[in-house]
Amino acid sequence: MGYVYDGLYIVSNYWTATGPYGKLVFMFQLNKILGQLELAPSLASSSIKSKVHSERCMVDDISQGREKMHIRAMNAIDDEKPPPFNYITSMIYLKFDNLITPSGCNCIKGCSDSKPCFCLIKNGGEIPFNKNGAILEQKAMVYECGPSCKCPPSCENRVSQHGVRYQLEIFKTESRGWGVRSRKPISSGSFICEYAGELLDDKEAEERTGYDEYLFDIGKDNGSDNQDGDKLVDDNGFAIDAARFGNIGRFVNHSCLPNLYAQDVLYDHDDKRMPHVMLFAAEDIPPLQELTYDYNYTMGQVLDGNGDIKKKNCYCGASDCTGRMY
Ligand SMILES: C[S@@+](CC[C@H](N)C(=O)[O-])C[C@H]1O[C@@H](n2cnc3c(N)ncnc32)[C@H](O)[C@@H]1O
Repeated sequence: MGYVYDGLYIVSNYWTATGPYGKLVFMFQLNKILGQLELAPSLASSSIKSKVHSERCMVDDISQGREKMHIRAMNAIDDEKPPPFNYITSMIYLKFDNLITPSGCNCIKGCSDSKPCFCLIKNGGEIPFNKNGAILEQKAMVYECGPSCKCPPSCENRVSQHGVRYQLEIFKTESRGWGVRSRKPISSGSFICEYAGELLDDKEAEERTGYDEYLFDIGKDNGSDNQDGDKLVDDNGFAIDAARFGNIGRFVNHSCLPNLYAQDVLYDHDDKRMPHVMLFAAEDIPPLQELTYDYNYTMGQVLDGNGDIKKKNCYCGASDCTGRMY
């Protein structure tokens, strides 16, 4: 009888002995498989150590007080802390300081489906959220009320602009770097977080080739119906880079079977080419399940500095995973 342990050794013998308090204990002997290469002792022991590493809180709050709740970094894999970056809670529009503020509504007591409201007309005549703040359906664009509206911050048409509400944390995964999960259950349609970073035009984004792990191409077709007749194109020439400046959204990994989706939202400016990218739950999600969305890459789309096609394996583990992110 034998077992492969960690893919390295086979257990070929076992025997029993009487341990403390007279309990029967099983003893194992690890033998090398015929022809198996010798492992450096440090590698063998670290490989086994990683299996027994208990989960530790590496950073108490990666947002350093900038979010309403602490965002912990948990690690059960190794001793690594998340690499440093600048935590921000709103988009950086460095070169785009002339964005037009949309004309707001006049609903002093808050907007509702039963009252005429300029913002609701833009949303196809209804508030796109239910009373609990859950989004009703995926749309080409959601128009939340904003700074020029007369409604209060508690207006039902202001959801994703209020920041993270769930007890989120990042955790080290086996094969995908850091990922995001929630300590509490999440109900379908809930707002999770923005994908915040620096807004770049295509030219600037291209200059960051080689450092593109955190680039989010804005305006990819999300397959949703366009309610208000906007002409939204697949690639509109802007990207969000969360490498140097970002929030919890930069840690959300890709999955071929995702439980979140990215929703374009406008509220503080009117430029449809560069909406906010907001992540919402596509289904009920149990506590500690990894939160993921579909990065929606087209094969052959990502190029290296020489213009050659870059390939990246996908380790999402979904049953119908294609094995490739791009
Ligand atoms: C926006 S970052 C996500 C956070 C990242 N895991 C980290 O540790 O900072 C995107 C990068 O995460 C990794 N990643 C995300 N999803 C993955 C997947 N399904 N399979 C393999 N790697 C993945 C890739 O290296 C990708 O370029």
